[in-house]
Amino acid sequence: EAQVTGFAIDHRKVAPGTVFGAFVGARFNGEDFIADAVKAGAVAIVARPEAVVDGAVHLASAEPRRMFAQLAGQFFVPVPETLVAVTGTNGKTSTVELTRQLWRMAGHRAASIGTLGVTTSDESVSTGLTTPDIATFLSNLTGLAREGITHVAYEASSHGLSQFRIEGPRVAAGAFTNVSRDHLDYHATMDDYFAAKMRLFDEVVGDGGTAVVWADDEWSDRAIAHATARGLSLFTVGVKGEGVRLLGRTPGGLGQVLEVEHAGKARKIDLPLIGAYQAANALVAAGLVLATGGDADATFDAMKRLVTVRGRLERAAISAAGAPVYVDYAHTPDALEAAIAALRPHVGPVGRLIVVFGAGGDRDTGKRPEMGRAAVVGADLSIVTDDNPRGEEPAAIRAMVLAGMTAAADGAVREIGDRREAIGAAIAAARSGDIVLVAGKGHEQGQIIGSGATVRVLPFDDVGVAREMAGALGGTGR
Ligand SMILES: CC(=O)N[C@H]1[C@@H](OP(=O)(O)OP(=O)(O)OC[C@H]2O[C@@H](n3ccc(=O)[nH]c3=O)[C@H](O)[C@@H]2O)O[C@H](CO)[C@@H](O)[C@@H]1O[C@H](C)C(=O)N[C@@H](C)C(=O)N[C@H](CCC(=O)O)C(=O)O
Ligand SMILES: Nc1ncnc2c1ncn2[C@@H]1O[C@H](COP(=O)(O)OP(=O)(O)OP(=O)(O)O)[C@@H](O)[C@H]1O
Ligand SMILES: N[C@H](CCC[C@H](N)C(=O)O)C(=O)O
Ligand SMILES: [Mg+2]
Repeated sequence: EAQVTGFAIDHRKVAPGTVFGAFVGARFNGEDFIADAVKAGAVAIVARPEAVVDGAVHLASAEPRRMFAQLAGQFFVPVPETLVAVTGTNGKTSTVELTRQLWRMAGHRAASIGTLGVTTSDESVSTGLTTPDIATFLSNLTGLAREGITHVAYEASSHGLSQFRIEGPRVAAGAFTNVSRDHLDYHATMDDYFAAKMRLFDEVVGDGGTAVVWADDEWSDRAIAHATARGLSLFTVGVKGEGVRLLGRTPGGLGQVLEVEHAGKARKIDLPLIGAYQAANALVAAGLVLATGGDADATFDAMKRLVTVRGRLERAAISAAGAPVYVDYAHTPDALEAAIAALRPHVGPVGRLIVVFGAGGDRDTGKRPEMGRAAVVGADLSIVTDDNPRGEEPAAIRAMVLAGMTAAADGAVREIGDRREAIGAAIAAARSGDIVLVAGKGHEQGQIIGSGATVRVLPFDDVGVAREMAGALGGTGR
């Protein structure tokens, strides 16, 4: 009988009339804040049956996060009519952003939500996490609908999926890009990690919806099995794809030509993005657009007007010697391999690929030596540096990366903790025909040092620093 005015999962955001979700988390037990939430005016508490609630309605569930999402989904209206979600280890941000661009070119008012924040054709507003908490997510959707946005593509991270941070309204289609090692600090095994992602097809996509699946990944067949078992329409994309079959891919100067077949018709696409991985993401994006009613001719034609996603193989500068410097968000072994592979065809005949990278602190430690190995295998010179050490000792993180690089040739690996210095050293070392890849931070605007109460975010932008360093060494910031 109470008047509900809002939903919150943080007791500090509770106002009179709020429904408070009290969840057991990794750092806190939200149930410890129930009394404070009631004092602040909470009318109902969604919590486990064993939680103690006095002075407000106790909505009890063994899975309170799920119940909270279902209730909040009814409160936050209106929402944009067409919603699609993308999961996978790598490629979510790129795919939602490319989907947004394709929708916009088809005349829709579209937005994407994910690591880059909430992006429309007018602006991009950061949310801090890839998948924000459920109350923020739903209120963002409602805000977008009120602005007239009809189409939204959003990222479904494994954390977001397993914590029910991204559901409620009907999702028309879901996409799967790939699975490889990441986040094994949070998920116990690769199978658990994959299972978290598969909630997208098992539960989040609406009945009768479509699963768009990149068909050429090691995990694709298992993803297809989930979609089929759920009874979703299946749209596969890739060399093994049936919805869009990739027949050929020819790298060119600033892009690539794709030959594809869709609905029995062969087509050539001049994609202005480089790298096999960007072709994959662009085709999955096209799959999502087609799955939500897009016209095939218009969609494939629009692909030639796609623009680079911020911090994903973004060309930042040209060194004095003429070597281009690219910034990429590769922060997993597989991504580093993909980013290096994307640039390799563009390295001159006697040129070298120089990579600058590190690994994040307070994240999966097992991926560190694997990232080191990927760099040794793919690059000619690797400079190991810092990337958001957070609560860890930076030198210890670098040592774990370096532990995977023992097979490197003499002089092929350097360690320079200071990221600005590392980027400068790479640019200074680059000769004509070389390419520099600065990996791991992409669009990020800060270096995160410390954690908890002592966390500091020092302004840092790989693109800006690369330009500055190239400029200081006589190159151009471009
Ligand atoms: C491991 C993880 O996913 N953590 C996120 C999660 O924390 P949690 O549920 O464990 O919550 P907790 O901090 O232990 O607190 C428990 C509950 O008490 C509440 N609380 C807590 C303190 C307080 O004073 N009052 C209060 O009410 C909290 O709101 C929460 O509901 O929910 C919190 C509230 O939304 C997030 O802030 C937190 O993100 C942390 C900071 C984080 O670093 N998350 C990263 C790992 C993350 O989520 N990354 C993914 C994947 C990125 C990718 O794509 O690779 C992402 O989607 O961004
Ligand atoms: N389809 C892909 N296959 C392999 N690697 C990819 C693919 N797409 C992107 N990558 C790599 O992963 C990096 C991050 O890409 P993107 O930001 O699109 O992924 P994400 O899934 O959103 O990542 P996050 O988990 O941080 O949100 C890219 O810069 C690139 O190095
Ligand atoms: N969404 C990823 C981003 C990692 C980016 C990298 N720069 C790092 O800090 O490890 C994560 O939270 O694990
Ligand atoms: Mg992302």
